[in-house]
Amino acid sequence: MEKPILQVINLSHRYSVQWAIQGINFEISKHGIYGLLGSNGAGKSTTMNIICGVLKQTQGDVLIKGIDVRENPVSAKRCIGFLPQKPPLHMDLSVQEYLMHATRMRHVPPTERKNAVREVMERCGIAHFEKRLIRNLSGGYQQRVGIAQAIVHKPEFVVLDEPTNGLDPNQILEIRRLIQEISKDCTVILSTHILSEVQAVCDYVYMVEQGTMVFSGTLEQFDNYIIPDSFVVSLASPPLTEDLRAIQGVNDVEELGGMNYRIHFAGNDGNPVMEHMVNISRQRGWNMKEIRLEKSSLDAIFAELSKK
Ligand SMILES: Nc1ncnc2c1ncn2[C@@H]1O[C@H](COP(=O)(O)OP(=O)(O)OP(=O)(O)O)[C@@H](O)[C@H]1O
Repeated sequence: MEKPILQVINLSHRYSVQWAIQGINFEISKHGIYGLLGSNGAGKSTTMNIICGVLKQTQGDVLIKGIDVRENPVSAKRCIGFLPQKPPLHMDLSVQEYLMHATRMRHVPPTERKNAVREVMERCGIAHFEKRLIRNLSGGYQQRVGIAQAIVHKPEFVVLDEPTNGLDPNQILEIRRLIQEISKDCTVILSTHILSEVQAVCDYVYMVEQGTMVFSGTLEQFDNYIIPDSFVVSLASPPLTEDLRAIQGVNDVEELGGMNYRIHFAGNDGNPVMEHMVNISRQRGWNMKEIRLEKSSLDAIFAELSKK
C-alpha cells in the first residue's frame, strides 16, 4: 500500500522555555490543497519548518512518504518543495541564474538542469524575466520565483508558508491561480491567517491556535462547523410578526426590512421548521419568494475555534 504523503505524529516544539506547538497530529494521504490556518504566532511556521526539515523538533515525528525527515533528511527532502515565509532569494542573481542554482541545491541531474529551469519559468510565468535581476522584480514576481525554486525538482509535496503575504490584491489572485495550477501535479499545503485565502484555494483545512490543532476537515465541514440556528425568508405578502412567532419550532423572529425576516429556530435541525413555514405560507397566501438556511460566516467560525 502506498504510504501517506505526510504524517505528523505528536509533534511538539519548544523555543527556549515556551512551547510553540504541542501534540500536533495529522496525516495527508489524498491529493489536494491543504490550508494550515491560524492567527499570528499560532505555530504555523514552526510546524512547516519542521515538516521541511529546516528546524528540528523537540518531540514527535514527521514522515514524508514514510521517510522520517529527521533521520533521513536528504531522501525526505527530495519529495518536498518549500517556500519559507521569507523566500530564500538571491537578489543579485538573475531569475535564470538563481533557478539554475536551485536545481543544484535540489540535486537535479546536471543534464536535466537547463530543461528544468526553462520548464519551471514557463510554468510560473517568469520566462520573459529570465535575465532580470531578482531585486528588480515586483513583489508578485519575486514570489513567483520563490514558488519556482520550490517546484524546480518536481516534488510530490509542496509547502508554502504564507505565499500571498504582503502582495497587492491583483498579485494575490495571480499567486492563487499559480498555486491551483501547480496543485494539478502535486499536493500543496499552505499556511495563512487569512480566512478568505482558505476559502479561495483550499480543499482541506487544518487550524492551529496557540500551538495546538483545533480543527481538521474539509472546507465544507469547516463551513458547517457552527450548526445554524436561523434561516431567512422573504414573504411578498407577510403576516403579522406574531403569526410567524406562533409557528411551531420558531424561537424568535427578526424583521430585516423589505419583505425579509430572520427566523431563529429551536434545536439543531432547521429543515422541519422550514418545511412547515413553506406549507403554512402556501396555505395562507404569504407569497414566499425565498427561504434559505443561514450558515455561519467564516469569521464567526474562526472566532469560535480561536476561543476553544
Ligand atoms: N526563533 C524563535 N525563538 C523563540 N520563539 C519563537 C521563535 N520563532 C517563533 N517563536 C514563537 O513561537 C510561537 C509560534 O510562532 P510561529 O512563527 O510558528 O507562528 P505562526 O503561526 O507562523 O505566526 P506568523 O503568522 O506570525 O508567522 C510564537 O509564540 C512565536 O513568538
